Amino acid sequence: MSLLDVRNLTVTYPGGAAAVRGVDLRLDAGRKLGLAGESGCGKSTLALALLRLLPSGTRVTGEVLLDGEDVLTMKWGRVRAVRWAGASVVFQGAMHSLNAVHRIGDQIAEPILLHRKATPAGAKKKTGELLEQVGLPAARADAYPHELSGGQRQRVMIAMALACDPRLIIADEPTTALDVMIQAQILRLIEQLVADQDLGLIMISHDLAVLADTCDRLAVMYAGRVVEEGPARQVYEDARHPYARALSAAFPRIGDPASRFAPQGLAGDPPDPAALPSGCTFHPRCPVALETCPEEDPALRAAGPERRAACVLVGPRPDEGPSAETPAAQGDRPAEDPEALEEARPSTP
Ligand SMILES: Nc1ncnc2c1ncn2[C@@H]1O[C@H](COP(=O)(O)OP(=O)(O)OP(=O)(O)O)[C@@H](O)[C@H]1O
Repeated sequence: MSLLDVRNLTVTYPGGAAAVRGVDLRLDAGRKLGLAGESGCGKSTLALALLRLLPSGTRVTGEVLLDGEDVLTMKWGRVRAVRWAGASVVFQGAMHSLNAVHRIGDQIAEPILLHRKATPAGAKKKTGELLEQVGLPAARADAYPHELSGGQRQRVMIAMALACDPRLIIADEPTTALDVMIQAQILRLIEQLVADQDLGLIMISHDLAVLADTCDRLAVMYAGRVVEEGPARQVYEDARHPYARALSAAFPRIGDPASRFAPQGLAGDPPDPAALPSGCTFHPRCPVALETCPEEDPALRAAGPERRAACVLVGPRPDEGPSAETPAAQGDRPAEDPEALEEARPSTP
């Protein structure tokens, strides 16, 4: 059984914004899944839905199986326990998430006292251990948030997320506000904790390069749907879906300093989730759209071994042979048209 199994998850905000549409994801313990996409594509909504943190009135359908238990149908008392001990979230912007008037030690201890029913002495001891685990001296428990640097505050957020020994960590843009050196330190810390404690990790970012460097698998979202999914490096270096290709071309290549000076953009904006285009929602911005794309919304389907993409132009390449995944779903799908897709990747001088 997977640690997390998300099936056909759909989220519609009051007012009709379809922010997440029919998403399927699976994650095992010790594995790291990156969730990428432009601002507004539904990444944070998906994360919030996993722990039922969305505003009331939001319609959520599908299944979110955490260790086989559906978070979407469980009673509220159980949801509250799951939020700390099952899965916890590291949000972006630690300064806003931490309470400015409480010492950080008290903030880390709170869920331990509440959910672990620890004694004050036990919670204090655990707090010190957690701070040391994230690379801070236990004595920093007495500090207030404003006495710490941005990187230290993000370490505190990670310590808080680990307070009740969760199985799954959801990190939503955990390094966005940090400078590059500190960002790298925090990413390595997260990687090390995931490996040491056999956690599952979902890392959300608009930065495909960061995700490719940190995660095992990558899912690229567009207008609330996953449009490409596969091994992280492969998706970053050789994306198949035209949107994923454009997104990956917008970031510098890892290990290719020249590409730093030639980031590529994608024209237009993502659609309003309350008024999505017909057919494939990417077709108005797609450089290789066919006449039929405004009519057909392609399902996510095999695009090679362990890879899936949602584009009528994409299938397994002839040299890749049949995909081990969803063989029955392959049917009479057109093989990938490499020429058309090559045009979709902006060239780097
Ligand atoms: N409470 C809400 N009510 C209505 N629409 C919302 C609400 N919250 C988010 N949305 C809309 O849902 C869509 C998805 O937003 P979401 O924040 O999940 O995207 P995102 O990919 O995480 O973007 P970002 O990287 O900017 O956080 C956006 O169009 C957003 O405007």
